[in-house]
Amino acid sequence: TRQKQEPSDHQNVLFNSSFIAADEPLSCPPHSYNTFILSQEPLIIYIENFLTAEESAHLISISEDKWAASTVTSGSETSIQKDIRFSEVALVDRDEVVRCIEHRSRAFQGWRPDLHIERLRTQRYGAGGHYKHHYDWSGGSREADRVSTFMVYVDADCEGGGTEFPRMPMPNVSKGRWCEFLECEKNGADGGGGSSNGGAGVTFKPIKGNAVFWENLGADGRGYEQTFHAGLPVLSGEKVGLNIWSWGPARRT
Ligand SMILES: O=C(O)CCC(=O)C(=O)O
Ligand SMILES: [Fe+2]
Repeated sequence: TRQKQEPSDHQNVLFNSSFIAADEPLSCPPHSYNTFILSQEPLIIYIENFLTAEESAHLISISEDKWAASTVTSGSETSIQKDIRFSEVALVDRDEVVRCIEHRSRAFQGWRPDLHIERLRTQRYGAGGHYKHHYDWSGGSREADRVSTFMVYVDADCEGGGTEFPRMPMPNVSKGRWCEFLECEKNGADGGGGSSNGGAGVTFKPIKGNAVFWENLGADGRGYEQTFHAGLPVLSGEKVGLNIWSWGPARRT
């Protein structure tokens, strides 16, 4: 009999192996990350030490011969538009280290059987590199969408390059460690300059090995407007990110 976690026929077509990372048995080292919940709705979790230093170094080394200019897609058109997105991406091979990062990303989400991890891509920004505000969900007519995002900082030897959520309110920074991870001066109560949004919103600092996880879709399958975000311009140095997107049912009606 058909098992519940079997993807639908439609999903079998969409989720072919060049696109998703299929499940496989693995033995992976235990994680050593810490989590900090920024928001419960939409769910946004900051993850400290998502990657080990060895994993970051490995991702950078296996990306080396694969960098290609990033593209943006609108409707059916894919093109290079540096005013919107100026970076390079590398589709990394699924070696053991990469599979263990996929495995960790699935485990983090409770092994939801209806989720499929998109093939992992690193993304490199030099000075002037950026990614303008956008949603990771498409909101298109497809039955499946990017239900969650991990934005992982693989290398962050740079000035600037934060990940900004202009529609999210700052948490209570008088408690906990938020000001280690967030731009507190720029986005604080004084509304000081520097952000693209007059001081409102939340900007995560790029910190090597750490990650931001968020859910793109609500329980009704609709995209959260609050997940609007940008990779702010890198002012100097280099930033390398890792995108981990989980696909699942968009439950559109
Ligand atoms: O680099 C960042 O901070 C954000 C990247 C991003 O939003 C994306 O690749 O979809
Ligand atoms: Fe994004």
